[in-house]
Amino acid sequence: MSTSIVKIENLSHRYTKAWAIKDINLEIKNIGVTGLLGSNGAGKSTTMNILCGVLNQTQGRVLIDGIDLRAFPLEAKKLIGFLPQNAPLYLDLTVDEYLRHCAYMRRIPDGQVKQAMEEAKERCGVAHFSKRLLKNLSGGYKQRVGIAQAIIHKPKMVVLDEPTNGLDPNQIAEVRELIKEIGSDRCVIFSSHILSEVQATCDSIRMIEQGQVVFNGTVDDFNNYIAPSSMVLYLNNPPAEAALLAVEGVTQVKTLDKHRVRVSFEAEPSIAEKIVSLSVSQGWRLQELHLERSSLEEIFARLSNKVK
Ligand SMILES: Nc1ncnc2c1ncn2[C@@H]1O[C@H](COP(=O)(O)OP(=O)(O)OP(=O)(O)O)[C@@H](O)[C@H]1O
Repeated sequence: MSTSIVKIENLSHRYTKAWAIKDINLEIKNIGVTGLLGSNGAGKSTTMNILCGVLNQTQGRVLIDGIDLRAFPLEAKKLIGFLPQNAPLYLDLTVDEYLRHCAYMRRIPDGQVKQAMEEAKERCGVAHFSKRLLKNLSGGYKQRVGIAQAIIHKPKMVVLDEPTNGLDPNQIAEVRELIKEIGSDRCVIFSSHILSEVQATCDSIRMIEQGQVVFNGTVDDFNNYIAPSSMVLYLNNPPAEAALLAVEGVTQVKTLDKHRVRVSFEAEPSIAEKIVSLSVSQGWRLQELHLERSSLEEIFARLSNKVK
């Protein structure tokens, strides 16, 4: 069995009296982008700070590629790249000066520093700003440099805490593309409370609420978390509402206009099939059947309420 890139076991943290996170278990086996979702104060930053060895947990264990982060911090941290919520940029340095400093901090051997810098700059699209002072870069490019420092030592796991916070829509789109790109050959974990962002960027989602994991699955699992319970039919020859109400499982029928009708139903996997076959046998002439899925916000709200 291969070792998981990240494994968090029974992780809990208490800052003062209250627990910020409680008994979190989480495992990431494959490369790709994982979104850590949660409302403000849910415990995302606390989890990420512990995951990167910036904060010592009160209880539990973090294993990076099988290495216990607390027991062997130097070995484990070689495998970790981190961009905290406020990027640790020295604004009076140029991009090159800053990345050289990061390479030194990451203990990259002298002979490999130049190549490591070039590769990180190239990958993050900042090579043409090598000599520019960080304070003269736009927010989006500052974030790119922040990501470049996180990957300069080629870590197996990169953690990005709300990397698109404070950027304009174009910059957000560019940084999301970059996150996907760097997730093509390593494990990237990034936090956000923007649902559409996580949906657009991630392969899988973990959601934390009030310090507990309330969801663990793929983006599709997340989108389908609440099974649809209504559909809109477009019928050229719609029947009386009573005929649809008579279908087993249908709980409510609402005529929307001359051709469209909304049908609410109880959890019933074959309901669409029944309506299609009735349409054929009764001559309702069904043109369209659209299952109404819950909005991401509804799913988020349902999961947020799941906390015991
Ligand atoms: N240094 C601290 N001292 C005391 N309590 C803290 C500290 N940092 C965070 N907390 C508390 O721990 C809980 C989790 O906070 P955390 O910052 O991990 O959440 P978050 O999900 O990252 O939120 P946000 O999206 O707002 O950054 C919150 O109740 C917060 O108030």
